[in-house]
Amino acid sequence: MTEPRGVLLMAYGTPASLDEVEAYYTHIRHGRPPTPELLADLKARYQAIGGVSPLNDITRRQAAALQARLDAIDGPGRWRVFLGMKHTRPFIQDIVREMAASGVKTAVTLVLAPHYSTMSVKSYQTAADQAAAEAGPRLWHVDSWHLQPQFLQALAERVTAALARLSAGAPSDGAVSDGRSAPSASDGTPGGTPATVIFSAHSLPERILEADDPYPRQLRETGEAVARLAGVTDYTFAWQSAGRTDDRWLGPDILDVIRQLAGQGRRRLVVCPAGFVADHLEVLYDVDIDCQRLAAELGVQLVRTASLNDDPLFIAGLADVVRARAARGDHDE
Ligand SMILES: CC1=C(CCC(=O)O)c2cc3nc(cc4[nH]c(cc5[nH]c(cc1n2)c(C)c5CCC(=O)O)c(CCC(=O)O)c4C)C(CCC(=O)O)=C3C
Ligand SMILES: [Fe+2]
Repeated sequence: MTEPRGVLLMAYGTPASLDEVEAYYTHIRHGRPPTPELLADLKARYQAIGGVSPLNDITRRQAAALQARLDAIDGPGRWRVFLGMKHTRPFIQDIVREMAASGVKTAVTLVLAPHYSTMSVKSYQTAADQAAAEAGPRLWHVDSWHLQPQFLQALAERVTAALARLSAGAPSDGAVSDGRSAPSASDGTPGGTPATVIFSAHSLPERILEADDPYPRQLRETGEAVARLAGVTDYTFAWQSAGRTDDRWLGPDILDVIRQLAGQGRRRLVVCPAGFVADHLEVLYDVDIDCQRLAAELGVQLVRTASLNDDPLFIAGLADVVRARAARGDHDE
């Protein structure tokens, strides 16, 4: 019997309690502690979404679902999924050592973020590479999967469901997620003004553009493909959640885009945070609280697409990504 092949699934991580926010924020800031003001502001945002983010739970469910899906396809024992976090325990580096110690010789690495950037995906890979340099395993990285068909299909279903909620006159209350089973026969326009879909992702410092980073182009490609699948022609792009630093961040910011669309008379908006695959602070606070507050002020209706979380279609897509990367690795040997 061949030894199990590893999957190193990597995710951002979130503090397990409010007490851990300071250490977490310091880690994100490369060891520089945040000012008391920045820390209080971040804690207040976690408090506003219930004190802790659901991200760690969801990430673990995604890992378990990926394991189950790979077992279902290739049989139990063929794959072993490990989960490492960028900014909280269990850290990526520790998990790589654990993989090596448990006899995994080769692992596919996959970041739970669809779009590649040197400032996002690359930093996960570097953390893994540094740890693997000591005792292995050999790592086969997946850089991006922003056009993976099941991922696109799952997003398109959610856009369609969000448009249906808009046309059903849903209140402007992003806390309510649209279900995948909602009626889908709508372009969001019956009798009303047309709806606009905003595809968003986490902003990054503008200096990524100097090195021709693929991140903005990949978000555009995801949005265009999802719009095509959902039959949506009225859509645009925005960046959200820019950091509180002195850098210039990629724009336009999503709040400015909402203002601008409202100024053009758009009254019905769907936000599809296509750069994220789970419910967490950037979705539950930055969209569901910040964007919703602005939409209410402007008198526009805003619905957010449901997050992918451990949706079976999405997880099946991730399993395909892993298997395709391993097949390419085997072929290249
Ligand atoms: C590209 C990208 C993604 C998407 C890709 C991926 O997933 O990797 C992402 C996701 C996430 N970012 C998260 C949380 C935070 N990110 C921060 C700060 C920053 N993010 C950045 C980039 C990204 N971040 C950057 C360049 C900074 C500035 C760092 C600095 O200061 O130099 C800060 C500090 C405060 C603030 O700036 O808001 C927090 C709290 C959470 C977890 C939320 C939860 O706990 O539920 C998630 C999923
Ligand atoms: Fe972040």
